[in-house]
Amino acid sequence: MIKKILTIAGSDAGGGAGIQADLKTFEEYGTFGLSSITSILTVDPGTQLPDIFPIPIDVLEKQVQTAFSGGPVDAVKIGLLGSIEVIDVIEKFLKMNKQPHVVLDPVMAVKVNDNVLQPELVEAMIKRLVPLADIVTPNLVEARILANMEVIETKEQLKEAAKKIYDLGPQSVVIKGGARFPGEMATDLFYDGESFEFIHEEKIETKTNHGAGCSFAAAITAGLGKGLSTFEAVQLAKNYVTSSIQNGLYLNSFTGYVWHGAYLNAEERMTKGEGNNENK
Ligand SMILES: Nc1ncnc2c1ncn2[C@@H]1O[C@H](COP(=O)(O)OP(=O)(O)O)[C@@H](O)[C@H]1O
Ligand SMILES: Cc1ncc(COP(=O)(O)O)c(C=O)c1O
Repeated sequence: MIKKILTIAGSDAGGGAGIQADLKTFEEYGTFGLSSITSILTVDPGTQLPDIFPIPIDVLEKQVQTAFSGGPVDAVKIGLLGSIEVIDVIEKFLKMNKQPHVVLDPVMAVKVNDNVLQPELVEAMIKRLVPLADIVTPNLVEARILANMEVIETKEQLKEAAKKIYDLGPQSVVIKGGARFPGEMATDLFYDGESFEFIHEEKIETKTNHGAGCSFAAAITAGLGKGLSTFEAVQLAKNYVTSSIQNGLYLNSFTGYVWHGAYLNAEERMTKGEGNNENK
């Protein structure tokens, strides 16, 4: 039976990130995507600054209720929140309904600038959502905030941050070094309380990475829903997102989008052992 994967996240009016990225990725993985929209994110074409418009909370509640009305889902991805009430709803439904896997993408910074979007939500997210997650997937800005570190510029600092985030209570963490981490490689670090696994791909010289973080977390969620181990799901997601950035496209003058349909047969590629992973 086809796996059902639910995303509870923001809608990206630009179409490349958020709910839109998640649903496209779920389909690419051969899973069935369900969605509950927490908020709508727009970007002003002039200033290029983002605005977040929350969805009425009772409407969010109805959406999550609808998603679970057909029985348990195989995995849930959480993205942009929008308000404290959204955290209340998500916590309530995750505790009330069965779902084997939870992926928390702690969206706090988007690529137009690295400003923290809603600092007032961080504490509640750490206390109430992070401990429910199989895996938390911060980018470098978000990792600095979760780990309470000023700087993450070296592999040792990545490890220190991963350990501190793991200590907040999730079962594992993957920090996305991405384009922000110094050096020629797009380095991510996975940690599950036992071993550190660095995952590298060459840094692609492009701006077509809007949506990369959402697509990466969505791919991990679909992988978990399909029965991969967490690390296998992360490895496959890394291949998927690298290919999506490589084949990205420009749809307006200020944003380059990942192309979610670039990596067909993702699982087949993984079983052939492709990918470039280094265990440390
Ligand atoms: N320019 C790039 N070249 C290769 N991989 C990248 C690049 N930018 C991001 N990535 C990868 O894409 C994934 C998402 O990372 P990132 O873009 O940093 O997240 P976010 O969208 O949350 O800011 C990670 O696996 C990261 O290493
Ligand atoms: C709704 C929503 N969530 C998350 C993000 C973060 O996007 P990315 O995957 O590039 O980190 C965005 C970016 O615009 C967004 O609109």
